[in-house]
Amino acid sequence: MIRYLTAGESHGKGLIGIIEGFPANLKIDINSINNELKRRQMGYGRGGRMKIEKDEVEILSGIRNGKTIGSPIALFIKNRDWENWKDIMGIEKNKLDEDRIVTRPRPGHADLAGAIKYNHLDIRNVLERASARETAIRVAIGNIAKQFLKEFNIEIYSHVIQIGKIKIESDNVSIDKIKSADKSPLRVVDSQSEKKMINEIDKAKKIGDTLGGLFELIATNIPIGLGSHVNWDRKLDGKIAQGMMSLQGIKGVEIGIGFRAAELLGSQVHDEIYYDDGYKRYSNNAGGIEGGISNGSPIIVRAAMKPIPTLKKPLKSIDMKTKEKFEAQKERADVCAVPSASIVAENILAWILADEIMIKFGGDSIEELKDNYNRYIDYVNSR
Ligand SMILES: Cc1cc2nc3c(=O)[nH]c(=O)nc-3n(C[C@H](O)[C@H](O)[C@H](O)COP(=O)(O)O)c2cc1C
Ligand SMILES: C=C(O[C@@H]1CC(C(=O)O)=C[C@@H](OP(=O)(O)O)[C@H]1O)C(=O)O
Repeated sequence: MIRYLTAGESHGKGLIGIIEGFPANLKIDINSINNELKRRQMGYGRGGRMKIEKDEVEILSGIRNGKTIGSPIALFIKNRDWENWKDIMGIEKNKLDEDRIVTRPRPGHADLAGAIKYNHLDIRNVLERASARETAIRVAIGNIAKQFLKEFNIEIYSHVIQIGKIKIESDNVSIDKIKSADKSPLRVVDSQSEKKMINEIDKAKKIGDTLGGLFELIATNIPIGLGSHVNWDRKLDGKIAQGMMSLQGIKGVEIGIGFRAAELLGSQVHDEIYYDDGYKRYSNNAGGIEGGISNGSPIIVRAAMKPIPTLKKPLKSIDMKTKEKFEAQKERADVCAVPSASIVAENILAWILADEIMIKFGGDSIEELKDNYNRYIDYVNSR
């Protein structure tokens, strides 16, 4: 089993991640982590904060001479914006600045429920950690999982398939098309639809509103047998759904054809089996998982993101100090962050799959792990 913990406020000094359980001797390329951080920062529709931050990871422990050594890996990402927030964040002060506190909760954010649950007068104590700034360190951590998965030729791809009401034209998208859309403004494979989506974002921005959307993830070269049917908390689809729902703004997850399966006949949904040098399927509506176990087909996940809760044209709210009607707090914000969310989701999925590999094959060095893995693959090929 691998595990991680993160810490850090959005406008604090920075973000910290501690990872434990990766085997020794895994090659780690810091440029790959930094490139992943850059991918997360891109995407049309983001606000002023992304012009300030230029995320780069600092490795504090657990890696020597480009390889893991088996001990905990500690990572740090600096918040450049910290310089502008030092006073408001008040880490070195011991008194709350009453006239600078946030008291008007934004509908859709963690503000109201968090302030009541944690007994805070200042909603900032909640919003700082609820913020998706935290996803930067999750991406750095996830990229280490991606580098681990590369040892087993497992790759993860993603693309944006819907923004607001605008969808891509076709459901049939090749990996090559997805790869070529990686740097396009919204990470969309079809440039006509992308233009329309950009237009939607511009329109929403003009009226002080926000937008959500849908993205798809595909993980390839997955062996049969990750996850298990035997108990609820070992089911791979359950773990993936939890991982996706843990991402700020995600409100729906599908595996394979997901919700679309509800309206079809069984004969239209289930992926028929044939044998040709191994067990194969005529289709992959299950999205690579049956009974909580990977079945050897690519894993396909879709996630729906709601519109950003902070609006320039603020929604109705209440001042928690006076109980008077007020507009929600106005904060600088993104108009749409679906492309960034898709990158974070790739890295969340990478972590879950790396964890499953470690659970199933185990080992304290990458060499030991690979021996175990290869023996299993030989066994699978003999069935
Ligand atoms: C990459 C990314 C950027 C986001 N940017 C903003 C933002 O600028 N303003 C905002 O209010 N919410 C933003 N969100 C969404 C909120 O963080 C999220 O809605 C909030 O934490 C409440 O959690 P929930 O939507 O999962 O219930 C962003 C989410 C992601 C993934
Ligand atoms: C900082 C990031 O995203 C932030 C997520 C976020 C929120 O409320 O979730 C609010 C915004 O922050 P700020 O209030 O500083 O403008 C986003 O920019 C990031 O992605 O690195």
